[in-house]
Amino acid sequence: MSSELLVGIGELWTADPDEERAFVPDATLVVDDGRIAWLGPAAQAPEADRRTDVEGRAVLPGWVDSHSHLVFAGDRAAEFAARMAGQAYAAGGIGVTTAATREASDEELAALVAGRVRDATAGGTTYLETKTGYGLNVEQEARAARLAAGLVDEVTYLGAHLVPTGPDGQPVDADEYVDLVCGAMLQAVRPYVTWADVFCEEGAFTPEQSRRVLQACAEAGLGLRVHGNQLGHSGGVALAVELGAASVDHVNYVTDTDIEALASSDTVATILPACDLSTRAPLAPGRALLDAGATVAIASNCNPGTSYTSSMNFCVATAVLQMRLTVEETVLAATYGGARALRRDVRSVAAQGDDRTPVGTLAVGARADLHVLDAPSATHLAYRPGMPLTWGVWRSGHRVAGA
Ligand SMILES: N=CN[C@@H](CCC(=O)O)C(=O)O
Ligand SMILES: [Zn+2]
Repeated sequence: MSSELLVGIGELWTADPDEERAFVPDATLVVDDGRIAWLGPAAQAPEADRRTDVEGRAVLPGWVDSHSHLVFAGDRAAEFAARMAGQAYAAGGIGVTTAATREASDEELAALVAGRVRDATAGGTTYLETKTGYGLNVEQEARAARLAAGLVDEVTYLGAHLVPTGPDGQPVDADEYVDLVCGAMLQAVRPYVTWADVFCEEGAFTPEQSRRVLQACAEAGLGLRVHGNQLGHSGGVALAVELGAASVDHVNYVTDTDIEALASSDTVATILPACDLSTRAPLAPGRALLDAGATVAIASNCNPGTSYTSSMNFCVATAVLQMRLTVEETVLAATYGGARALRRDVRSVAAQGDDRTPVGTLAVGARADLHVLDAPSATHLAYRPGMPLTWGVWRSGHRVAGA
């Protein structure tokens, strides 16, 4: 693979957690063999095989979207319309998507997921997690995991998304279903997944059931994540911190104790701005979490029930405009923060001493995942919300979107 020199960068946003300044003006970078080979002042730039002039545009790491549910068929527009007319969101809608997903053939489902991955990439996302959770039986969860494994970067097992209904249309026994999730279903998905998640919430799984699932998955070697405190004070945050989960996501209903627990742990608090708008939930307290010292990630939570968008640009604008994060904090949360939530950030990779290439930060040796904006500054993401600001996207050094 030939090396490429990017010149004419207006602002280079490195999203490096160890650096004070958010961006470097007039920087240049060299991409080689899928990684960042060099970055520094334009005047000292080395030679490269190719040269691309981005003509004053801002360059950021590609977005790291650490929470999505892309393996589904059908939509829930009617449920959304009813919600906009005043109805509350409830977990039960997951069953509607499960029925539609089970109906789809492997080819149909794979094409739907691939299309959603393309959309995300076109919007600047270069590293993407997705979950199972609309299968809810052994065969269908394994199928979802297998299809996702070929299409996204990280796959999460979410068999504990909802207690499914049996042939009589009534929910099956919850504890027996948890046994299945911890047993045969886990064995069936295990070859395709590295993470496990649980929807710890009223109407889904209790903290005790969630603990059982997470412990069984940890014993099987999976990393842990939790959907917690989305609809109420579910106990999901406390459980995630207690079990050392990599992240707890949603965090809409949190106490000061929850915030302190997150701030003094390695568990990332993942906020989902588009979901909060689409469910008319109280916005997750991103400002308070950052002020307390917690690590925050921003993700799309793309799914047909609560957040039917993979637009990280939209999530970033919302976090600034509605949640009162600064642009600098928001860009860091949607890049380094997401990578940290997946333990694929510069610090985690260095600490683990493995040979994986870090993502979410632009530093020498990191994966060359670049998001070039059609604007001179990342501030435009919030200043001009909804505008088509993604100009070009590079993934592992290859241009994957844009002219
Ligand atoms: N909260 C649980 N899971 C999804 C929604 C799933 C659905 O309603 O289909 C979420 O993250 O919001
Ligand atoms: Zn989710």
